[in-house]
Amino acid sequence: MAVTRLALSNFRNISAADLQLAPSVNLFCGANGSGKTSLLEAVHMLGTGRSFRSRQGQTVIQYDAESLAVFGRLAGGVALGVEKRRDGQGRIRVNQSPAESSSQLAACLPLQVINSESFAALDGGPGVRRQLLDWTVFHVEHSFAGHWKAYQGALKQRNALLRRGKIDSNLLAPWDQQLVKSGEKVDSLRRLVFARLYERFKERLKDLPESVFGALDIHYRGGWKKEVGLAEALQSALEADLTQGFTRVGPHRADIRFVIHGQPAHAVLSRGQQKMAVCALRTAMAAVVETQQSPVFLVDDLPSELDEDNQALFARWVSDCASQVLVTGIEHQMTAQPWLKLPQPWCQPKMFHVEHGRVAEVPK
Ligand SMILES: Nc1ncnc2c1ncn2[C@@H]1O[C@H](COP(=O)(O)OP(=O)(O)OP(=O)(O)O)[C@@H](O)[C@H]1O
Repeated sequence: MAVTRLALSNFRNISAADLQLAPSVNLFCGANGSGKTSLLEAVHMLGTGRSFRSRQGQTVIQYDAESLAVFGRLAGGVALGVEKRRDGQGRIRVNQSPAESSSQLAACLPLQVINSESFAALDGGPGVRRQLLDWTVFHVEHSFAGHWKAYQGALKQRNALLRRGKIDSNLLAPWDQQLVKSGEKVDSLRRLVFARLYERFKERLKDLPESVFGALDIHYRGGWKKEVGLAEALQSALEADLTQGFTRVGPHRADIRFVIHGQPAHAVLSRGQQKMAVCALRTAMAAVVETQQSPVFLVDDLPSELDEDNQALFARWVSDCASQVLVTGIEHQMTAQPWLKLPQPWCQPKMFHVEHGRVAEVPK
């Protein structure tokens, strides 16, 4: 669902901005440090309740201000609002009513981010990749969030018991039952969605050089040996779990691995090739959830690492699966280039100039 209006105050170096966005492509250009990424960050806060650059919301609040606010109106009319105060308090609102959790924001505004941290999908830990898969599952299988929450709750209790050291293993039984019940469900939903994601990912790889990307593959690992059920896996791991004080098997250890000729993809691919693999993955994720709701893409500095052909290919992938894209760049003409050969409305970007925290639409 596209963002039609974005208003923010006291967000990093942007004291105030109120923008009418285009439903397709929006370009934000200006010098280093002018505030371009902060605008993407503000949209990210609107869709997740947090920044993608800093875990501490307070660092985003303008230095001399007590609070920040971001407001967004979506194409369907839904209004989202996030407020953060320096004392750590804050408010999230959906259609003027307080939201129970930030996942309500995520359900209204699915987002995909491409920035310098996106490489972590290939070279980061399994947690990053698990989150990517779970983002996709969350948006297409609405029962997933409940099963995952129940699983994490039981895992926390089980680990608390394991940390105590010598315990009667019968104490674990109720938590094991809950783990198995919700864990098997989490795994089966992940497998189901992974199969769709795999297909979409492979489709995109066909647009890239066969000699390199023909061998790129992704494998799903459920977090325990696939030959046995979770109950049996927990039982087999019990002794080691008791010694180590935590649960070593289960869907919380799931991963998706990128391999090429049997090697981790990041060890083989060039930096630009890695970025294209990430772009293929992210647009494949968007294509899977598109049947429910097309995501908005936040793209920070597309040209870094990518040549012109790859930028144009990425733009085409985005136009096939996204509702809207917000892109930052230094210079207008170069930033607009990848979008200009696409069909309407993607070939008519709306341009904004950003300078010292002030944002102005560039007349056509
Ligand atoms: N809490 C804050 N209050 C005020 N200004 C801040 C705060 N945090 C960061 N800044 C400043 O805000 C500016 C915006 O940075 P931003 O990352 O948005 O710039 P950018 O235009 O994306 O730059 P680049 O092209 O270098 O990526 C920077 O000059 C930064 O020093």
